[in-house]
Amino acid sequence: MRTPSFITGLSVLTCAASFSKRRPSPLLNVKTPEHLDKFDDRHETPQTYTVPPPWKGPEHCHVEFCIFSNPESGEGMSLVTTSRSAFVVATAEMPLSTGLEAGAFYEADIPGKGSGLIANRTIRKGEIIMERPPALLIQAVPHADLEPEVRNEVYQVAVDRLPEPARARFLCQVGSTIYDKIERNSFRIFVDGDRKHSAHLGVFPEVSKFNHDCRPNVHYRLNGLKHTTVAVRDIPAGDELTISYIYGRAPHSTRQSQLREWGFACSCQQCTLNTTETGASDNRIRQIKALETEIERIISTRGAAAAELRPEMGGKLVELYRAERLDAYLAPAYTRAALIYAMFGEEERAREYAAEAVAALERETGPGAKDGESMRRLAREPRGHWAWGEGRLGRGTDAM
Ligand SMILES: C[S@@+](CC[C@H](N)C(=O)[O-])C[C@H]1O[C@@H](n2cnc3c(N)ncnc32)[C@H](O)[C@@H]1O
Repeated sequence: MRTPSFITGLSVLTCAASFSKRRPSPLLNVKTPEHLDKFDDRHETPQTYTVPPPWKGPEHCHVEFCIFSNPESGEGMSLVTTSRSAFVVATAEMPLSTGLEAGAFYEADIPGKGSGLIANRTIRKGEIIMERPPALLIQAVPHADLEPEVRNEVYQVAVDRLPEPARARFLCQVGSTIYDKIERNSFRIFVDGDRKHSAHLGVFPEVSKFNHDCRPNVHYRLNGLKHTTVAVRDIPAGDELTISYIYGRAPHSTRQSQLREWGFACSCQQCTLNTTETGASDNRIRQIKALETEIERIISTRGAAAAELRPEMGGKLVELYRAERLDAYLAPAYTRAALIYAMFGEEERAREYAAEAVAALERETGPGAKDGESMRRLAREPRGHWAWGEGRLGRGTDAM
C-alpha cells in the first residue's frame, strides 16, 4: 500500500487547536429538498445532480461515489458521496456556528489519553460548548467497500481540497492514515432521511478533541449536520471536558469490550474503580434497567396495571441515575418520574420533575425534542395532563 503523502507533512504542523480563533461560519441544516422526495435513487449516476457554485465536483468518481468540495461551506467541507447526497448537503440551509467564548477551554495533554479539552472557567450545566459542521463527510459504502489503494487516493484528494487551517486540523487528529483518522474520529450521520446511501461518517476535527468518559460531563447530539456539545453538569475550571463514545448505561465488562473495539483501553474514572465500587455500579445499572422495564410496562398498560405502580418509583429512578453520575441520560428518567407523580396526583413533584425533563430533553435531543411539549404542558398544568390521577384510579378507592 502506498504511504499517504500527508504523513510527511504531519511533523511540521502545530496540532494545538486554536479554539479561540473561531469566526462565525455558516452551518448546514440538512433536509431532503421536496422535489427530490419522489426520485427513485436506485439508478443514480454521478451526473444526475449538479451542485451549485461555489461547490466543486464531481471529481475522482468510483462507481456513483465522487468527491465534492466547497472551501466556503463552514470552515471548508469535502464530501465523498453520491451526487444526490452532495446536492442535498449543498442546497441545505446553513445556520451559523456558535459555542463558548474564546478561552473558556483549552487543549492540553492528558496522561494516558493523548490530548483533550480542559475547562478554563466554570462551565454551567446547559451551556453549549461547540456547534460545528463537519469538515469531511464520507458515505458509508465506499468507506467499507472501496479497494484500500483507491480509497486512500480518494481520501487524500478529499482532504487536499480542504482549505488551511481545516486541513491542518483534520491531520492533527489521532490516527496514522486518513482512513484511520476517519475510523477513530467520526460520527455517524444520516444526510438524506432514511434513503439508500443516507448513512455517512462525519468528521468534526475540533469535536474530535473530546476524550471518552463513561460518565461524561458533556453530551453531544447531531441535528442534521450540526454537531452540538452541551454541558450536562457544572464543570469546574481545570476539569477535563468529556463525551461518551458508547452507550453509557451498560455494565463495566460490556463497556470495556465496546471500547476495545474503538482501539483503546479506557482509563476514565468509572473504568478504574476498584472491584467493590465496580460491583456497586453494575448493581445500580441492573436496578435502573429493571425499574425502567417495570415502569414502562405499567405506564403503557395505563389503568390495567396501574395498581402495581408506586409513586416513589419515579424518584428512585432519578436517584439511581444521579448516584451513577449518568447526567447525560437523565431525560427519560425525569420524564418517567414526572408522569408517575402526575398519575398519583402529586402536583408539586410532577411539576418539578417535568421542568427537569424539559431542560434535559433540550440538552440531550435539542429544541424540538419529541416529548418536550408534553412535559412542558405537565409542568404548566399538571391537572390537565392525560396522566393526572391515572395511578389513583387504577388502585381503586383505597388509593384515592
Ligand atoms: C477522538 S480521539 C480523542 C482525542 C485524542 N486524545 C487526541 O489526542 O487527539 C480518540 C482517541 O483518544 C484516546 N482516548 C479517548 N478517550 C480515552 C479514554 N477514556 N482512555 C484512554 N484513551 C482515550 C484514544 O487513543 C482514542 O482512540
